[in-house]
Amino acid sequence: MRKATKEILLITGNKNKLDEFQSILSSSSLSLTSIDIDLPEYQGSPLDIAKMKAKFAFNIVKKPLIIEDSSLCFNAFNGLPGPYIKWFLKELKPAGVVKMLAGYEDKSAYAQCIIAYMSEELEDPLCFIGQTPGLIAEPSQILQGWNLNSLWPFKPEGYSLTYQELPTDVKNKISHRSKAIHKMTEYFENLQEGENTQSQA
Ligand SMILES: O=c1nc[nH]c2c1ncn2[C@H]1C[C@H](O)[C@@H](COP(=O)(O)OP(=O)(O)OP(=O)(O)O)O1
Ligand SMILES: [Mg+2]
Repeated sequence: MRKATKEILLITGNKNKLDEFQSILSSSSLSLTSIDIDLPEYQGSPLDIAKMKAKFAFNIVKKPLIIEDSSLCFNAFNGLPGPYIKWFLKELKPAGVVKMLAGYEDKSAYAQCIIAYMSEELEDPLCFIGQTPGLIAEPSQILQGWNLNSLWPFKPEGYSLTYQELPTDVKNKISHRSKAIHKMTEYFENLQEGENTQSQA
């Protein structure tokens, strides 16, 4: 029997994020639509920030929706820059972000994705978290042209290439985003199975 399709509405202003969601969800029973809203960049813990983004978006859209917030966390910095990586990349570029760790031996880091789901039935958004451990790239690994604001100098564990250098299908198998998306998919598929069982009873 063919699985029923559930529509998921993603609110984001980031086209690359949307493309990755679409490609990762293409093999699931969820179908994605999206609205392009540049959501506020809040301050707080990554979880609180994701929940604030979801509540903000819900107040505008007033329909069930998801938002996603990504963090790049240095272990030597106890998790910073974390959700603020966007501003560090904007001002310092990837080469400057790599230099931030020059005085530290520990170059380990993790990429974290939090997807927050909000709907009228929920008091507080529901969150799905994906993490991928790895290392911050070597200064010599920063490629020419790496001055774009959103490029993370991050090599997932087990790979000598950064997220940007890896083929998309490889990144989408191991990324923080794909892990969070799979948790979300599992949640909605279980919910649908429960609903189907109830309606058959
Ligand atoms: O896999 C990734 N590989 C490379 N860079 C990435 C990735 N994932 C997020 N990023 C960048 C985008 C933004 O500079 C920052 C996260 O900020 P974040 O608020 O989550 O994204 P955003 O403001 O671009 O879009 P949105 O409208 O969904 O908030 O890290
Ligand atoms: Mg944002």
